[in-house]
Amino acid sequence: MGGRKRHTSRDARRRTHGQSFLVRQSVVREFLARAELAPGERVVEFGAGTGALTVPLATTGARVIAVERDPAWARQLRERVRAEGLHDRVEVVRADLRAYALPRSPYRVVSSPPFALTTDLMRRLCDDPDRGPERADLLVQHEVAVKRAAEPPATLQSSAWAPWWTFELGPVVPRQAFRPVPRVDGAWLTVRKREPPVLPTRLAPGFREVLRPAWETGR
Ligand SMILES: C[S@@+](CC[C@H](N)C(=O)[O-])C[C@H]1O[C@@H](n2cnc3c(N)ncnc32)[C@H](O)[C@@H]1O
Repeated sequence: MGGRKRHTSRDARRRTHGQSFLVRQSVVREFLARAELAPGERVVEFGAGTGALTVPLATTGARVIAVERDPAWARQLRERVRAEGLHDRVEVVRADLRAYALPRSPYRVVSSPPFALTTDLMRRLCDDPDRGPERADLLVQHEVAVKRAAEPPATLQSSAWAPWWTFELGPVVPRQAFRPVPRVDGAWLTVRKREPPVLPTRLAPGFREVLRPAWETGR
């Protein structure tokens, strides 16, 4: 009875927190090969979960800040990191990705966020390029990755980011690579800061609102 109750509450948490964990090792290996991380590079991972990406990232020599909202997973990940002798390279922070204070010095992002929080995360990373990462490798819903990587930009949001960021569609990650299996496939999306930007970075916050009238009237 007690066991059944725990199982039920974990299932409920998985639904509300978007907890589908990456279990296919070939996907992790392919990602690491594409990510081109240099030893010592600082990486913020949002939604670290069980550490499917955290631990392989740390073994490349990256310094990882693993942000996880769920206290049970954050505690478990801290224990795993200690057990694997990676505690000098991984800091586990229990926080909400929508509120976590972004670093002030250069950093990269890796994230397999809950699909429902993809736009929140991307707005945090891209709306103000002065505070955003050098590069973000995101595992998002396939349809969203295709939409963001479309050229020319296919949405108001993509147009508003285009002067400062590029978006590259990466490999599809079939839904069977996750447990529990989600309803849709994923895909990697690589976001890179343009150097130099097309427009000064001070224009970026609020640029969406500048473009909105043209998109809404179709001009
Ligand atoms: C799709 S799972 C991916 C987990 C892990 N990165 C992986 O690939 O297996 C998303 C993770 O984000 C966490 N999460 C959900 N909402 C969050 C939030 N607001 N802030 C930070 N983490 C969150 C979930 O608890 C879960 O561990």
